[in-house]
Amino acid sequence: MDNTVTIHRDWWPSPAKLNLFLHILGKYDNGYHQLESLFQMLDYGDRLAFETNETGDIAMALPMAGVKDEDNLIIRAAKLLAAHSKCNKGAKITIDKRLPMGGGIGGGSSNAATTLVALNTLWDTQLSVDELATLGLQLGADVPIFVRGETAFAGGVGERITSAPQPEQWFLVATPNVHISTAEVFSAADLPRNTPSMRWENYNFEKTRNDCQQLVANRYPEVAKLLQWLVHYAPSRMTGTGASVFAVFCDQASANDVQAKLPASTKSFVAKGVNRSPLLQKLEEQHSMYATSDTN
Ligand SMILES: C[C@](O)(CO)[C@H](O)COP(=O)(O)OP(=O)(O)OC[C@H]1O[C@@H](n2ccc(N)nc2=O)[C@H](O)[C@@H]1O
Ligand SMILES: Nc1ncnc2c1ncn2[C@@H]1O[C@H](COP(=O)(O)OP(=O)(O)OP(=O)(O)O)[C@@H](O)[C@H]1O
Repeated sequence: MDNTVTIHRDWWPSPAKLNLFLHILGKYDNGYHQLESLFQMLDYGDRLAFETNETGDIAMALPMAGVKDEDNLIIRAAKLLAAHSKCNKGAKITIDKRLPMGGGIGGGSSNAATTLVALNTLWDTQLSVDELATLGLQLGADVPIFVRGETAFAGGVGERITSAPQPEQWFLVATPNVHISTAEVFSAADLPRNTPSMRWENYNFEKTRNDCQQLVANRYPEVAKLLQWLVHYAPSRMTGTGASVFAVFCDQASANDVQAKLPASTKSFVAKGVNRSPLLQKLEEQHSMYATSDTN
């Protein structure tokens, strides 16, 4: 057996997203919902590092608190890529987890996408972005958007993606201390499911909403309280199915000022909205590195 281990010392970013709006248009026969949403990529998130091997072993370097390896979207993504591309290589994966779990900011989906994109490079499996996005959809509705890495409008269950660059804005993202299950929100009888389809070009924050917000605010007073507080300072909304909420600012200093006023017990971060995710930027750096070494 080949016991070669290759340590890649660099970190691969696994950024967060916000749903600047989230409209529910209906429900498909398979139980999933037809959505329209503007996914804003952020310059803040988790980081992953990969130590590849020739034995085929795939595992976390340290188990992630509260998530068994076999359920971890990182491990599931690595195994899916290995199986799909008939690759015999493995990886020991380290995560620097900064995003709250179940926060509506895409933590697990983004981790899965970063794993697919990074290992596709490190294992040299050479799948196209389209193939990686299709594979990712098996792991979660939000994985394709993170694979593509652009701020974008999404339709369908989230997989019909159109790049939609937005003006640069800053966001204060705050997460109340409650865990909200996405499946629970989508199975609620009183969830609105009849928002008309919208033309992307007509997007305007004030004229859109998050169709899950009212229901979540009713069930989780902590979310309602935080939104009521934030909205005094800036336009604010819930992201995904919660629990995180965000406020929009023109500059970093204004976002920092409001963050400083939050109770110390409320988890929060300030991030810049970006049109190309840090993962995409990392991938471009890698490719230009290979291109440079090819010509040397
Ligand atoms: C609502 C969003 O947070 C918006 O970003 C996402 O689309 C949810 O994406 P996700 O967490 O990756 O979702 P998945 O893991 O695929 O699905 C979790 C659960 O949410 C429900 N679900 C999710 C996405 C969708 N378009 N319709 C749904 O009904 C399904 O009941 C599913 O069992
Ligand atoms: N690598 C991972 N990171 C975070 N959660 C994971 C991971 N793998 C599996 N999970 C599971 O997924 C659940 C949802 O976590 P996640 O952080 O993805 O939610 P989210 O931010 O609400 O995502 P989304 O916005 O896509 O709905 C967690 O409670 C956890 O059990």
